[in-house]
Parts: sequence; structure tokens; C-alpha cells
Amino acid sequence: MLSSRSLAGFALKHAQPARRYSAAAPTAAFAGQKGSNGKYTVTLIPGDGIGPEISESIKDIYSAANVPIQWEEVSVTPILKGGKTVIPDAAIQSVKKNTVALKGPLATPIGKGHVSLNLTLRRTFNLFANVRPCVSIQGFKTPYDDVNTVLIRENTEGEYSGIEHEVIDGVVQSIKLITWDASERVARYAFHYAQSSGRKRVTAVHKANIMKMSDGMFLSACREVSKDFPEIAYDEDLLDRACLQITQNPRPYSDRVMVMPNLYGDILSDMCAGLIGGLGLTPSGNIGRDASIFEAVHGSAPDIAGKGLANPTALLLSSLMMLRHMNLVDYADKIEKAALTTIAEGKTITGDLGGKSSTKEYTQAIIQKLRV
Ligand SMILES: NC(=O)C1=CN([C@@H]2O[C@H](COP(=O)(O)OP(=O)(O)OC[C@H]3O[C@@H](n4cnc5c(N)ncnc54)[C@H](O)[C@@H]3O)[C@@H](O)[C@H]2O)C=CC1
Ligand SMILES: O=C(O)CCC(=O)C(=O)O
Repeated sequence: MLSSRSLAGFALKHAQPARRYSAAAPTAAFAGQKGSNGKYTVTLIPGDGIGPEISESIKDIYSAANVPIQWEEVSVTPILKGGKTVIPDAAIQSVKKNTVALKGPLATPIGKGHVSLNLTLRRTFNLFANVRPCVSIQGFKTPYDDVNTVLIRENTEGEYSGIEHEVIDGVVQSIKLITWDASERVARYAFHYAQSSGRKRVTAVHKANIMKMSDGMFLSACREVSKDFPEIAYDEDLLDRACLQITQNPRPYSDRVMVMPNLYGDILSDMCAGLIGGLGLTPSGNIGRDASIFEAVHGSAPDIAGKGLANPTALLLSSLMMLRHMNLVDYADKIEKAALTTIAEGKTITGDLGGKSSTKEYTQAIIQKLRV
């Protein structure tokens, strides 16, 4: 019989008022100390493709808002060591020391080449829960104006375990690894998140009709954890049905938290992003006990990289999840208001949102609002 291991010793944060972009839940309480200059040091990984452009935008906005943060910029260029691709030690040490990081997208070669360094970072720091809120921006017209989903993705295993091999010529096997411990841990996080953000239901999204053992165990862990949260309703939904229902009517998903294995969360969060205006708008937080790394849902966007066209909002909103995690809530609220009103006004927005402005012009429009 599998034993259920609780998150004993896990310092719980106090419940926070419900905010749209928050990592609110049982993250290890932020224990960073301000330096002698009155600022916290935060690791910044600019990343690949559009990463450096959108990171520049965040730095400019933070300077204008006087956020008490100093960035420790590190590169995550893949290094080959003993036949394995690894992350430079300086980057690892920086995240370990600062315990919070903001990360731009890292590109992964398709069908060949090095392993994903995004996944490597998540595994290195055991960032077990990936929180992906997706909220309609009031005043910005899209087919829906009432999307407010929170998706929590198991972030360390599942289909992304990276265990693949060729069995015989022409036959390849990829292992979807699901463990009770990781399933229980992310389920517990989802229930705590629901509790602290005022959401009334947790829905486990799965394909246990097909993957009876792996998704079946994920569901068993969720059911077990649900018993500890009698005030939060619990139900289960097949992934395909959830996709259909959310695209037909996202409103019922506003009062719940969805929790699911790794791959489903990756895909479903892009689908939700499509409902509110695209990947330029959706943030995320990779949450662990000892460190947390905040990043946009999107990738390195090679098609627009270097052209000054990228929308920095997703990374900006990810950084606001980070500020709330660090209890710098007032700064987060102020920047969020400036960014969302800039988008709602629609005068200075980037091409992905139907506008004509560059990354820099949009950034300046936000900065102008911060100065008033
Ligand atoms: N967490 C991470 O660092 C992630 C990295 N990736 C990597 O990124 C690379 C590119 O992946 P794609 O499939 O092309 O996905 P992508 O998310 O980079 O781009 C998909 C589409 O969305 C647009 N887009 C994305 N972010 C945008 C933004 N901020 N502003 C305006 N438009 C934006 C792109 O121009 C593109 O048309 C791959 O190497 C992939 O592995 C992909 C997803 C997440
Ligand atoms: O690591 C990558 O390149 C892609 C990862 C990804 O799509 C994600 O996990 O969000």
C-alpha cells in the first residue's frame, strides 16, 4: 500500500486576499533579506529569443516604480558536462541563494539536441507546482470577457520525465512516470491554493479512462487529499471534455482550481491563453519549497525575436506573482493597474493584441501611468 506523505514542516503562508495574479498557497514563506541598500536580490534569467527584450521592459518598469529589488542577472546557456547538458553553476547558485527568480523563455531544439533547460530548472529546484492563472482583461475585447481560470500543473514528472529510448529499430518508448508523492504534493498545493484564494472547488483533470494506472493514481491521490479539505468541493473531469466545456463557456471555471499532470497543464494553459488574447498575457509561477521561479507561459517566440515587437505583459504579470510571493503587494498592485489600463485603453498595445506599438512604446506607456 502506498503511503501518503504529508507536507509536514512546510511553512504555510498566511491566507492572502484573492488577487488575480498570485502564487497564493503553501509556498515556503519567502525568507529573503533586504541588503544594506534596502533591496532584495532576485535572480534574473533573461533567456532566449524575445527573452532579453521583454526582460529589459520589466527592468525599466521596476525602476520607474521604485520596486526594492536588485537583479542578479545570470545566463542559462546549455553546457555539456560528462555527456550531459547542464545549467551553468553560477545560475544554480544564484537561484539557491536568492530563492526567487524571474525567468525569460528558454528555447529547446525540436526532436533533437539538448534536453529542455526549463524542465531541468524545475527538477533541479523541485518546483513541484506550476500555477497558471488566466484572466480576461477588462476593457480589452476578446471573444470572452469572463475567463478567470487557475490551472495547477504537476511540474516534475509525468509525460515530461524525459525517459525515452528506442526499444528496437522503429519502436520508441517514452515513459510517463507518475508517483504518489508528487501527485499528493501538487494536489495538496491545489487545495491550499483554493482555500487561500477563495475558490470553492478543485477539479482534477485527467485521462484515467485510458491511462488507468498512472492517471488513476493521480486521481486517487487527489481524492485522498480532498478528505482533508471538507469545505472545498472536489470533482474530476476528463481532459477532452474540460477543453470542450471551457471553450464553450469558461464562466463555471471561475470559482475553481484545476489540477492535473504535467503535459495536460502545458496544453490546457495555452488553450486558456487563446481565450483571453494570447500567450502575451498569461503568467506562471513554478513553486517549490526552497525556491520559486516565475516565468511567462509562452516560449522564446523565434518568429518575432529581435524585432522589438514582443508583448512583455506575460513576463510582467509573472513578476507580479513573484512580488506578491515576496509580500511586496503594493508595488504589484500599482504595476498591475498601470499595465492592465494601458491594454484596456488599446492606444499603445503590441501587435499580438491587435495594436501597432513596439515593446518599448508599450513599456513607456506603462511607465507614464506609474508616474501620474
Ligand atoms: N517556459 C519556456 O521557457 C518555454 C519555452 N518554449 C520554447 O520556446 C521555443 C518556441 O516555441 P513555440 O512553440 O514557437 O512557442 P512560443 O510560445 O514561443 O510562440 C508561439 C506563438 O506565440 C507568439 N508569442 C509568444 N509569446 C509572445 C509574446 N510575449 N508576445 C507576442 N507574441 C508572442 C509567438 O510569436 C508565436 O507565434 C521552443 O524552443 C520551445 O521549446 C516553449 C514554451 C515554454
Ligand atoms: O522546455 C521547453 O522548451 C518547453 C516547455 C514548455 O512548453 C512548458 O513546460 O511550458
